[in-house]
Amino acid sequence: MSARLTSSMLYLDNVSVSFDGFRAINELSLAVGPGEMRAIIGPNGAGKTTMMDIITGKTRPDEGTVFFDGKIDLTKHDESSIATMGIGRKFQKPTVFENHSVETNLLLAMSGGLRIKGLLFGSRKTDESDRIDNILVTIRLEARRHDLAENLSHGQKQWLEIGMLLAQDPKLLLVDEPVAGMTDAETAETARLLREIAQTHTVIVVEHDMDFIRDLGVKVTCLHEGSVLAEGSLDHVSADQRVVDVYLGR
Ligand SMILES: Nc1ncnc2c1ncn2[C@@H]1O[C@H](COP(=O)(O)OP(=O)(O)OP(=O)(O)O)[C@@H](O)[C@H]1O
Repeated sequence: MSARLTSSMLYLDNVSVSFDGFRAINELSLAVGPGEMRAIIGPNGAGKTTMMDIITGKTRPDEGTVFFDGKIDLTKHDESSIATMGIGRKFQKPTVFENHSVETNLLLAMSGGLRIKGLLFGSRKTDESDRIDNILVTIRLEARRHDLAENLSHGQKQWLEIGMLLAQDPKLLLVDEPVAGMTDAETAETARLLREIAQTHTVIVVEHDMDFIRDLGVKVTCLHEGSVLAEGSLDHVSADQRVVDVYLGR
């Protein structure tokens, strides 16, 4: 195994997938280091969602390998087993349990539905309580602990869902368009929140909001037609004429 592979949290090597003859992912190679936060940008149809689908096992690539944590070939595993390996994904639309409290949503995510009676009715362990407290602070919902999720703003629901990911204690978080529909203040807070999370997790964020990407201050990969078009700092990627032509200038 190469040093680049074993030192990566996520390593896609020459991955391709076609749908009805259309190559949605085309010899895509990408490495994300442990503890890194990476922003993925690119025009509609560039393959961002399909790349996430391949990482999580929802879509199986026709060619190539996808290594997680330097050793696990994800292409050999199905979606449900990948979910238990420490890869958490947040989809664009929040899917919290609206008629449960913020705290119960986190407990449900933490337990994965198991032992929920014990968690809800008294026999919660101190370390579980501490984890919930810490997550509530991270997702800025400490004061909303007992409120129903349905009463949160759209942005707060997104944060709760990020908290539900954290409750599963993943090594790698995949976050799809977290700030779509958020207010400017929520967007700026989300960049801070994700930067905090990235201190202890590897994070991949797909977003179209360039102000938010700038606030993240991380390495950017621009996908186009299923491959990496440009990679580097946001300034470097935005100065690339090809990125301007296919994405930023449109
Ligand atoms: N299951 C599928 N069957 C057929 N075509 C698909 C399938 N999934 C994705 N595609 C096609 O693959 C291409 C890549 O789509 P994908 O959703 O990954 O792009 P994206 O970069 O996430 O775009 P967006 O920014 O709009 O979310 C698109 O042309 C899409 O129509």
